[in-house]
Amino acid sequence: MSEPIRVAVTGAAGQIAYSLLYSIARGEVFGPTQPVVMTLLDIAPMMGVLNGVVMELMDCALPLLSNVIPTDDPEVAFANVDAAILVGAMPRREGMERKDLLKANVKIFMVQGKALDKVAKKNVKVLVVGNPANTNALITKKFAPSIPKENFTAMTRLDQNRAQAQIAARCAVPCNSVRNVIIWGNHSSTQFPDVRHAVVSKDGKDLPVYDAVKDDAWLKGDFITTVQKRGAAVIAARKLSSAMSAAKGIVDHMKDWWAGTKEGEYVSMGVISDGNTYGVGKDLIFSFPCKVAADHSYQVVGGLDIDTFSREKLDITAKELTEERDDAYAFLEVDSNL
Ligand SMILES: NC(=O)c1ccc[n+]([C@@H]2O[C@H](COP(=O)([O-])OP(=O)(O)OC[C@H]3O[C@@H](n4cnc5c(N)ncnc54)[C@H](O)[C@@H]3O)[C@@H](O)[C@H]2O)c1
Ligand SMILES: O=C(O)C[C@H](O)C(=O)O
Repeated sequence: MSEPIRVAVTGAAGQIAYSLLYSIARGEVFGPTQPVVMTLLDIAPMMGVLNGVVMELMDCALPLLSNVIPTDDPEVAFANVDAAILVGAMPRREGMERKDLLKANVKIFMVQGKALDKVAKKNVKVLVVGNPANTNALITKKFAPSIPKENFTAMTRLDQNRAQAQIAARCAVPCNSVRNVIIWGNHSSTQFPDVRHAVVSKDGKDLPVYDAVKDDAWLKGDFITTVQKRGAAVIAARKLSSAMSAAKGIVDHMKDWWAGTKEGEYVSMGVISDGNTYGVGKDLIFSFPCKVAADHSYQVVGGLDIDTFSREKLDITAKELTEERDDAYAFLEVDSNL
């Protein structure tokens, strides 16, 4: 058996974590032979609840779980970690946009960025889930300058899964018969779920999604708005934000980042923009299609054709991210030139 890796999860007493921790501890994310030490961070008033979660993890009797460390101190949680999954933040309620959470949540990511910078491994892989996820990931990166900027990502995999599931249902195929759906931009209602480069496998053949669905009006209309507004629809129905599907998105994102994407497939991740890719300005955590190699390095998939319809949508979501970034920098008094 290999040496255990250290994995931190924040917001560990919350509802997403309750669906997530078991999957990590049983090897679904980092592999079926990889032992893990899990460090679980939450705030001081939640330590009682967190201790209950620790008891349950222990009672699962999972052979890959080497140790569990609950704490309310970010520097304890992030000490020497190989991966950090930053979930802990306030969720939105009905009627709010995710960016309404900016002022409530962004300071959490400043503090955690500083702690990661101080105590985490320099090759730590950071996935930000707490909303607004893209801008929080940018802030975490900003306050952790000693860690490579590529190591900070935001989750749009839940959006990709939602889009894939909508197409699969329309074509009456299993979800894994739909490949290369792209989520561009922000994890918000301006995101652009794009199926122009995606394919559906049906009856032994690969078909472009537009040919398989045969309903352009739906693909350019209700399909897009359904995916954009799915988080709000779950909140309206459950009176709580998505948790089971969010945990599955985290598992998929981190598993692909750790082990690599399948041949011929790409996945969507919020990653730092360099200013030279698909006309997106620099210094944004923007969701792009990415391919991941077995050594955990990833590349944005280049050269995809962007038509006028898509260009407009990419510009809308980039504009929103630029505004969120500027608001966050102003609020935290960050020097944007650093
Ligand atoms: N990116 C996505 O696709 C996606 C999907 C679903 C939810 N979310 C977001 O994830 C976040 C968590 O959602 P949830 O449903 O688990 O919420 P929750 O309220 O059930 O749990 C959040 C937990 O975070 C803890 N917390 C608060 N401040 C903290 C801090 N400074 N350090 C550590 N822990 C802290 C809380 O005490 C709580 O236990 C929300 O912001 C939600 O909007 C994102
Ligand atoms: O919509 C939310 O606020 C929660 C989450 O981001 C989601 O997409 O379900």
